[in-house]
Amino acid sequence: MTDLLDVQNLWVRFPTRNGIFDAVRGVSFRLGRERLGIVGESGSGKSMTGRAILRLIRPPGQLTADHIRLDGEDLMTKSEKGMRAVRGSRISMVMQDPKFSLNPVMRVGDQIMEALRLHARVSRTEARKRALEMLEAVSIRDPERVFRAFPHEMSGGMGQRIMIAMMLIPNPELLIADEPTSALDVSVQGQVLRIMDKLVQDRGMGLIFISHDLNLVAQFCDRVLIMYAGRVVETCDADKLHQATHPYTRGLLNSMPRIDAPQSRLDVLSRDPAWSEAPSVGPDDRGLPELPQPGPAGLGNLGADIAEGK
Ligand SMILES: Nc1ncnc2c1ncn2[C@@H]1O[C@H](COP(=O)(O)OP(=O)(O)OP(=O)(O)O)[C@@H](O)[C@H]1O
Repeated sequence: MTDLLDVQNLWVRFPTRNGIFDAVRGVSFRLGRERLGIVGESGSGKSMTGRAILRLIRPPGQLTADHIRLDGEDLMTKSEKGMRAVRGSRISMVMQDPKFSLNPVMRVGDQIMEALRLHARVSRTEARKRALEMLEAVSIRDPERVFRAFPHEMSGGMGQRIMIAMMLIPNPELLIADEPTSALDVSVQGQVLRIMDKLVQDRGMGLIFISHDLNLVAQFCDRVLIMYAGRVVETCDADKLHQATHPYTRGLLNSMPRIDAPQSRLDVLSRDPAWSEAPSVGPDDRGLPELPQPGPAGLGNLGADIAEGK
């Protein structure tokens, strides 16, 4: 069966005063109709990977890849016009903060209708009906009122649900959610995630969920890619994340609070330059070859600073 998405040897480079900076370095992965988490610390290249799939890297940034296949069709060979037909219609992206994505001077309902009418030939009446249904699907209690409201009248959680409604109304095959709930408080976060999860499952979509929160990804996704310095250093099933072997992943896990394992002090994440050079580890259940485990050189002294009382 063809993968929904097949990314091979993806690079994103930026020219800087000090030479070329490689933000994404040879990332490869495949995705079925499943939930794939991409985790890593700030600057590890998660967002650039998401944006690159949609070919949304602005010049002077450069994007190269052997291929980025969506349902077998290579997006790298598409014209810009061809890509515009993919964005929003076959692949949608939900960003971190709805304030920057919603048009402040346009009513919520009109924005959702526009998201649909850009990609599908439907009458205004039909678009209105589907927009109201979509608002209900994202658990907006009074869809008629919200339909007429402006974005500034919405709370953060409502704004993010409206964004999800806008992104899902054209029925994309793949949703890329880049830290979709990190601007929300924890209870609203859980609610928004549950809604997104249900919609993705009901519609049989693929989901790429970008987050720095390993615990969230472990609960929410099927599989996880762990990124460090622009590379994928490990892939694993999300429910095995807490048994991950790569020292960087272990470091990330140990530097995060866990309710079930209280710690008086969290570990400080240490880094080893070798991690960004060594091949990635972990079985890839979508058929990629199994890569070698990291050698002893990769076993940094995680938490040693704390152990030694530094
Ligand atoms: N226009 C640019 N010019 C140079 N470097 C850039 C540019 N845009 C992004 N970068 C760099 O690319 C790297 C990867 O950025 P990216 O946004 O993908 O990180 P991230 O893992 O998503 O981090 P965060 O969790 O903070 O969003 C970062 O080091 C960033 O500074």
